Amino acid sequence: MQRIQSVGVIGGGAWGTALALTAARAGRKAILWARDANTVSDIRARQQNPRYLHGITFDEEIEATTVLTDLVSVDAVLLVTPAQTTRPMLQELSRLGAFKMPLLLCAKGFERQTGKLLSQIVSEELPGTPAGVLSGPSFAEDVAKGLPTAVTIAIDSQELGHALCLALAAPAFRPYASTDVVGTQIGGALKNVLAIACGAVAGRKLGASAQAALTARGFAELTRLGVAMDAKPETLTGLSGLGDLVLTCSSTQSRNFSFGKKLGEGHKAADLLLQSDKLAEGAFSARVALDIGRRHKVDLPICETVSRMIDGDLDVDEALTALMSRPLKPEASS
Ligand SMILES: NC(=O)C1=CN([C@@H]2O[C@H](COP(=O)(O)OP(=O)(O)OC[C@H]3O[C@@H](n4cnc5c(N)ncnc54)[C@H](O)[C@@H]3O)[C@@H](O)[C@H]2O)C=CC1
Ligand SMILES: O=C(CO)COP(=O)(O)O
Repeated sequence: MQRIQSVGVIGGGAWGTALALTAARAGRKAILWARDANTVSDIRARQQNPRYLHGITFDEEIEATTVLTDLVSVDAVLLVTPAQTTRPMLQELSRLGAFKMPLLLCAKGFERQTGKLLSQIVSEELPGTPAGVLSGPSFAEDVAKGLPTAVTIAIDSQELGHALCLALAAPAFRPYASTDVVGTQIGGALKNVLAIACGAVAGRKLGASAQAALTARGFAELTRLGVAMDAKPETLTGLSGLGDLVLTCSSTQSRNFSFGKKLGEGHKAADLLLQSDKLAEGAFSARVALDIGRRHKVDLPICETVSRMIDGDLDVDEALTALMSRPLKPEASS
């Protein structure tokens, strides 16, 4: 079986840093690439990434670099930049030529311009590269602090999936292998949109019952889209589906939930997107999810409502009225 001894992480934000720490804790040599020279010097000199993981100092040795080619000899690469930067990053790796090692996509989202899954972009930009997905309920801050969680690593090859799980398994980080690359991505992308809706309910102080009802109806949407795109049912009810949905829809630690909470408090999406440096991937995925749903003839009323709130078409009260006044129907239907 292939042994993965060294892991390169592309992306010096919260999640990239937490995953580089995880690889180090799993006994791997970890090299983190960040485009921001300050991030690299903070990691090298202070064992900190204060911009993205404020107040956390780590003991683990991770190398940090601004030079992508420093990663060419690693055994596996984790791509951990925002979803919309996936194609340009892969184009850069392709231009450099030497990146043929297994790649795990760790961003959660769809490509906005094309509506494609991130794994489809790898097939286009780095054909032949064995690519999978790492996703699940995992706040970067929790993982960086060494708090326990479990995630899914999905890749076509069972053998490679096992090797990647072994490479990243640490005492507080438990990866489960899967071959459902599509299903694992749908959960991660959609839960961000649904978390914005739950945050809006919290921000408008509509109560815990409303938040739970919305999470459950959100899961129905995630399941409908997943089934239409041939996801496995156990993926949708697993860590990257229900697991991550429950986490993100219930905590202000989530940037998507917090973004929605601000919408619920009356802030405008356009202002929030301009002012905040907190990445809320769901704001980019909402419209795309809707388009993908239409292509698959799947009704996604919560995603539609979030998309309209982001476009400034609906405020939170109008959004609630739109959802509550839909025709009554059996729970199992759309
Ligand atoms: N933070 C978290 O708890 C988790 C995040 N994720 C996902 O990981 C992805 C990254 O999230 P975070 O690390 O949290 O974001 P972040 O906002 O903390 O960091 C983003 C990083 O990407 C870099 N970046 C931005 N644009 C870039 C570009 N064009 N080229 C190269 N680098 C660029 C930034 O400089 C920064 O280092 C997102 O898709 C997110 O949904 C997944 C699981 C957990
Ligand atoms: O994906 C995450 C946890 O699993 C992080 O969620 P946010 O991007 O909403 O902070």
